[in-house]
Amino acid sequence: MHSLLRRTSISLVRHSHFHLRRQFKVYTNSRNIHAMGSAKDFADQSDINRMKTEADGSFKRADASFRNTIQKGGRFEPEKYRYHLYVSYACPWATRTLIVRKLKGLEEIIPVTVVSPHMGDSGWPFADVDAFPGADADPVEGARHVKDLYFRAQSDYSGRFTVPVLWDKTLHTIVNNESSEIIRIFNSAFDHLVPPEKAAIDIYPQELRAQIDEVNAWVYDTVNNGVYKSGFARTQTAYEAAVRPLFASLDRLEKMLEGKQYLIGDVLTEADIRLFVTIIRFDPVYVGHFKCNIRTIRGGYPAINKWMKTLYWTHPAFKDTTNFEHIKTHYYWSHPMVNPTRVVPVGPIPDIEPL
Ligand SMILES: N[C@@H](CCC(=O)N[C@@H](CS)C(=O)NCC(=O)O)C(=O)O
Repeated sequence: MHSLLRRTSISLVRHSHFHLRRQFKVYTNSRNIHAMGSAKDFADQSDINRMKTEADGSFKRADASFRNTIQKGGRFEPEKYRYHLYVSYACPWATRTLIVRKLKGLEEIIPVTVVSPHMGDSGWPFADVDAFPGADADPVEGARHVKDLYFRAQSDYSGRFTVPVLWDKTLHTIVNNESSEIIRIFNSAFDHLVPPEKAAIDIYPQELRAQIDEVNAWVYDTVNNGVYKSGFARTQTAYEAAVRPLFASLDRLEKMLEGKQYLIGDVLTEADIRLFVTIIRFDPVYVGHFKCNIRTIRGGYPAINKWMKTLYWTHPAFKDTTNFEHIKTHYYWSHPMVNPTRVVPVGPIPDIEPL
């Protein structure tokens, strides 16, 4: 049944869910989703708790699979309403794309759909499967989980079912699922379709590119991904090999931000955006859940804290795309290998301090 299913359309995928529901007893309520067995399941691909670590217990992030761009004359033309963005508010990588979408005035041109933060054994569910406040049903393809989109795009897809997903409604496929590339697409591909003041915003200016690339490289490895490497480590050695460089990089960032409003030059660049999405989650989640507790941001890094608070409280693109309810619920609920009780801590109070 499954090889047929994987070769056919999303309607069959939906039908098969229905089928599985009757045949194998699928329990669904707003907080808990459990499929009790299936003929062939994709849980090795969709269930983060079944994800394998390396032989030494360290976590290695797999590369994204769909890496197309949007450009005039290409397969994916920059057109109004042709593209759709799927995100989780919980996910730092997806939130990068939400921030840039808002900064560049693309909200009308590229609508967005938000998944539920409860990433379970079938991966990210939409609101018709798990009606969490702020989550949406999929209005485009009628997918019930993000994995349905991946199989719609490529019936033999064998990677992970990650967000963000930039979807093409014309060709019914994924344009790109790598946030660092999606934000560069958003930075320039639609400039002829937005007001001039939005087109003028450039988060990757030519003259700062070398510096931005240099900072992005170590911030990605030790900070953005460093928190995951700490939290998903299965051995003491692998954990310490991640958490110590993470805090060495925070010390370095603290020095870079002393007396400065932005990381590079005196303008907002993608380096700020890429760092912000990790720092805003740090005290509420990474300190506790991922054991990144050598220091907190609010207690140990005054310059980083001020930079974060200024971005959050003065730029709607940062505040309006931050949802602490989704962030905290997602991490503490979705990784029972890290937090088996799924209890979500109450603090810190407040999630972010006033300016
Ligand atoms: N390289 C990707 C990473 C995206 C990613 O790992 N997203 C996570 C959520 S924060 C996800 O969807 N994980 C689901 C899974 O691995 O099953 C990007 O930056 O876009």
